[in-house]
Amino acid sequence: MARTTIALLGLGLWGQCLARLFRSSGHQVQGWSRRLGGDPGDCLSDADLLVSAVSMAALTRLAPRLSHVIPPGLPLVSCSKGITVDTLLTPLAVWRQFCPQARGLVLSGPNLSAELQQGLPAATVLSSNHTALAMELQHVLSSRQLRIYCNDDPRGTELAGALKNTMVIAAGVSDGLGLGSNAKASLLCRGLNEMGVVLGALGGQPHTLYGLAGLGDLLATANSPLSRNYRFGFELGRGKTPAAAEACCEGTVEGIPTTHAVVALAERHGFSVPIARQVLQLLEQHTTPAESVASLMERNLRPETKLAAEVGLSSQ
Ligand SMILES: NC(=O)C1=CN([C@@H]2O[C@H](COP(=O)(O)OP(=O)(O)OC[C@H]3O[C@@H](n4cnc5c(N)ncnc54)[C@H](O)[C@@H]3O)[C@@H](O)[C@H]2O)C=CC1
Ligand SMILES: O=C(CO)COP(=O)(O)O
Repeated sequence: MARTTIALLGLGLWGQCLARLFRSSGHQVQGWSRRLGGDPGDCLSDADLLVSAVSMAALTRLAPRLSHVIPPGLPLVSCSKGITVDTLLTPLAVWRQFCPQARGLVLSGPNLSAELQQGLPAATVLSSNHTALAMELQHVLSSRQLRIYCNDDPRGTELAGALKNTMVIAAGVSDGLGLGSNAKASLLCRGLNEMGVVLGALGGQPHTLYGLAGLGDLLATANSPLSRNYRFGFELGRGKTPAAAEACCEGTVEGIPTTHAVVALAERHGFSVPIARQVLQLLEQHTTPAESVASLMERNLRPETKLAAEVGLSSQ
């Protein structure tokens, strides 16, 4: 395997986990984090590859600082999961805005860092329009612990990873309320459908929804207290305020800003996101978890297959 020098931005839970995985595969990692300080551009010297594992809030501050220091053609693997609240952009779109000279890729999938840090195995997706580059890096970065698949739908892959966080908050609320397995399965199924409406409307490929970055990540995080989005939702369901629920989670809860962004996108484009709207109502304390459940249950009845058609799937 080629030994690669990797510049890694962000040394939170995910960044530290990736650093360990890359180092244990024999790669050299040059990390930067806000806590370490210094110039983020310094870690780029001699780097073959840039990996960004910062939160969305950090990304919007960091990308402009690197606009003139990233060399043309440098592969940039974005690992953040979210949508910016003010500009409604996915992480790769932010990178493209400030650093269009980089060749962008997305890494996303069911990758709870706490499990990977215990040495447990997982799979993930490396997605890019630069398909030859993605296939090359698939071989460079895959290991016995992290099996990497490729696809050519970075837009859908990013949207899937961002949108699932809102649904995972909702799943946590359902469990916090003690609504049982039927309710949770119904919620996740309709949530997957809602993710598909947004993903399809914003240019993602429908089948990406059912891959590792969509259904895969939803299954992992909606059923695990290791997920901060799940834990946040669970505490909301138990009756905590959003601030108190967030305080129970170590690190970033990306689903909070992303839910605001999803509802703003829905308003801009006119698509239906009933679950995201209820999560937003909870975040803004305009409703209680029990009232949110009632609102979802009392919506107008409709055929299931109509929604499949909306996301561009054939209703065979
Ligand atoms: N932890 C996990 O299991 C996974 C997380 N992700 C995604 O990776 C991203 C980072 O997640 P975590 O590392 O878990 O979050 P974290 O909260 O543990 O770390 C966030 C990182 O961003 C940095 N940061 C925050 N604000 C900053 C600012 N204003 N300027 C510069 N740096 C700043 C922090 O110092 C830290 O390095 C998120 O988008 C998350 O959705 C993706 C896959 C797995
Ligand atoms: O996306 C993740 C794992 O795939 C991490 O989930 P949380 O951000 O909810 O902890």
